[in-house]
Amino acid sequence: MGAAAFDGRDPVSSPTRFRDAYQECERITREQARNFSYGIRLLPGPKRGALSAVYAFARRVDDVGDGDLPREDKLRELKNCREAVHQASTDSTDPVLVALADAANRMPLPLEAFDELIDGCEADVRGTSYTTFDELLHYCRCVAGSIGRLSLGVFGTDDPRVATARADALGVALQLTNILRDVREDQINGRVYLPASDLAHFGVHLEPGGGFVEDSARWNRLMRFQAARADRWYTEGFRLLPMLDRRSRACCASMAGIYHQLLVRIATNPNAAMHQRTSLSGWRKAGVAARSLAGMTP
Ligand SMILES: CC(C)=CCC/C(C)=C/CC/C(C)=C/COP(=O)(O)OP(=O)(O)O
Repeated sequence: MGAAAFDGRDPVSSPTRFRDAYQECERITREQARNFSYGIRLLPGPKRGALSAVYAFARRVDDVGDGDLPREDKLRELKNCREAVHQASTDSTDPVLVALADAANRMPLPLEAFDELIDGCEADVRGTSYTTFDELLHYCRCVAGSIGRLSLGVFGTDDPRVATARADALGVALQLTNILRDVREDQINGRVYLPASDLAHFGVHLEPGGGFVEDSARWNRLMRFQAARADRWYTEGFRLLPMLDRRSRACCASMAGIYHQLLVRIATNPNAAMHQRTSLSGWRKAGVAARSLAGMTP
């Protein structure tokens, strides 16, 4: 399949099978990527299709980890996902794999990064907890740095060594934000991601499956510390933006900008994170996307 055969904007020159496969990935992204779809839709057709394929496969892996299956079944499903991506081919009957394989034929997608995503999901299924920030960092690089590096394969860069490190850092920033946003929901589901050493340092007891943290002064100090640390990862990750072409920069700035606003909200009112999931309105997310398209940095 030559590079000119598919153009996401041009149904006439795109073989129907490929067009349908990308359309399915874009549908999944539209329906499920509550925050990232605002950025992904700013990309031109072929890149939008490719990043949607990355999103759709990552969503599938994540859904196995977060789903209701018994532990052994989840591990088996994750193994299947691993094999599926290793064998991804445009001859597949699975539209997400067709789109992923086609995108990888056209762009330097490091598909092996999905192995790291799956490693991270397996750690979740096994109930791994983290004693130090370095351990948590390794997890964040697996589940989100990997997506940053895959996204960079879609965006393109002239300096892969520097850009890869920055894309990885941006993924870490987003994942740290995600952990702070979902702290209560994860706790209810028996998962505590915050490093035990930080919890001990701030005198906070966060038991898997346990109740609300009562001492809001200590909680607030812990959360502000975590938010400041995440913010430093954004500072490093945002250095990727000037390395990207205009539309990729807008996409990346929008994806990261929306999550950065979540972080600002969490840091402003850490107590709320114990009671409800912090979110932004559709208008606010669209505003971040519009500013990103206009070339403004988050
Ligand atoms: C270079 C670059 C683009 C870096 C960023 C990489 C990236 C998008 C990482 C995703 C990490 C993350 C918090 C996923 C949650 O997805 P979700 O669909 O569960 O999110 P939601 O719960 O907010 O909807």
